[in-house]
Amino acid sequence: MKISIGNDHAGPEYKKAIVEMLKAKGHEVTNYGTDSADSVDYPDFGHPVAIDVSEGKADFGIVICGSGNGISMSVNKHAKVRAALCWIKEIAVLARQHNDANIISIPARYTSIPQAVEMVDAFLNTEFEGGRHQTRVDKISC
Ligand SMILES: O=C(CO)[C@H](O)[C@H](O)COP(=O)(O)O
Repeated sequence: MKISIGNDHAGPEYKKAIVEMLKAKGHEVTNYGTDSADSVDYPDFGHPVAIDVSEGKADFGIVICGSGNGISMSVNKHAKVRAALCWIKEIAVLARQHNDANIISIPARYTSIPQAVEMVDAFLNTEFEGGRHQTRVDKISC
């Protein structure tokens, strides 16, 4: 699959581990940075990911900041984006099964790297269940 990823200064080490896992599994990854710990503004690194997902240039997106909230708020402003803030594997699975989320947002300062990698793997390998959930997802946009 095509996956776009972006993060602020809280996330480079998390991203590195996630990208290694994704490439090992044969995914095509577009990295929008940042790749350093120098302070940056999370919207600058979230919006390019959201544009890729919104325009169908990426199948899924991954965004990372300290709490996961600011970058998730940023990407959720884009049409067709449904970003889910996830902190445990079970929430990542539900974000796909029930919410058809297409971007996972990771709180780097409140989860471990192995847990983040596990969440991304679960997210990408879980199908949307449709049915009653499709009806609800259709009502999200206003
Ligand atoms: O979590 C975040 C946004 O939701 C940011 O990573 C966080 O606000 C950055 O804080 P600081 O500039 O103090 O490193």
